[in-house]
Amino acid sequence: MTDLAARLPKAELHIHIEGSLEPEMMLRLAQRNGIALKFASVDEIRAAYAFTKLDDFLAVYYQGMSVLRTAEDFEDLAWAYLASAAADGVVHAEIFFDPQGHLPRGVSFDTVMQGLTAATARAERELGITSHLIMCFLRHLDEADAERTLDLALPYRDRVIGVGLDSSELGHPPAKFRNVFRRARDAGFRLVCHAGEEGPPDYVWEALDVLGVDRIDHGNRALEDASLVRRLAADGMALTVCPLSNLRLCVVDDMKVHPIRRMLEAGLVATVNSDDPSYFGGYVADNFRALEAAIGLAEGETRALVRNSFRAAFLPAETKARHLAALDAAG
Ligand code: HPA
Ligand SMILES: [Zn+2]
Repeated sequence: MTDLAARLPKAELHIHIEGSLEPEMMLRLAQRNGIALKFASVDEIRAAYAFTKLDDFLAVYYQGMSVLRTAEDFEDLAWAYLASAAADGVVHAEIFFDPQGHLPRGVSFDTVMQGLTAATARAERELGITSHLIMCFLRHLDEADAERTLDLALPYRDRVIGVGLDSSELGHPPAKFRNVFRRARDAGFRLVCHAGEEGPPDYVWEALDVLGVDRIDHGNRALEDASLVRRLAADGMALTVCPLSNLRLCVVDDMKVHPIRRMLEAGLVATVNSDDPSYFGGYVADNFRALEAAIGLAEGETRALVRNSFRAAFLPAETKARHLAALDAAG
């Protein structure tokens, strides 16, 4: 086994930092912060990871993140993710965080930013991995809540490259957030949106035409609409696809029928990402390995997916060119 998936330099573009909280760290931070968790052991935590849909996962995900209180907690969390990512060959990560999962617990925006930026700066110095932060709005909350969160982020514009939309998709279409996304764009943020994970192709159309996003997160259900697929291909619109997440949340029934190859064949700029690696059974190289095992992903396909990760990254053209040259040179 050559483990091409871990060896090739790559970008990861869809990772929720709160979803990288491993059970061991969850217990350690609960103890450090004097927080009572309903789980007493790593095994009990892992036993709760049996999901049949997105909302099952989100309930556990919001419970898990309740242990994150201090800047040090966020730094430890992000450092652990970046160390794993670097070991998987990730040289650039675009990391989501969910401030609305922390603000109601009395954790300030500044606390989150201090912790995350301490880790990203250290990872760049010590591991040579660069990163950007993308703040996501929770779509089960209303637009006014997202507007207040955007206000909090404005002073950190230099440290947050974009905004996204995550949490419970069905019943919360992208258009619900049209005003806050317009204001975010005007403030200079890049825009991304989870769409077509559980939601219908219409939500992907809205993300494109109402929000004007730069990337679609997931996008699996776009394949149900041939004209949407043509539009995504014509625009070179990247999809940040998350195979193990799709399997665990029953977006696909079996990895053997994962649509990643169909996406590539349709000319889509598909990428492979981990989403919530602690909850879904693996980091980015594990996602590539799962595809290799299930659908026999070929070396050329792996390279195309990795190449797409740099094409789709929010990086300057010269930096992308440097990463792509290093990828081509990597055996
Ligand atoms: O996969 C996801 N989908 C929607 N919201 C999320 N929040 C964390 N992970 C996810
Ligand atoms: Zn996600």
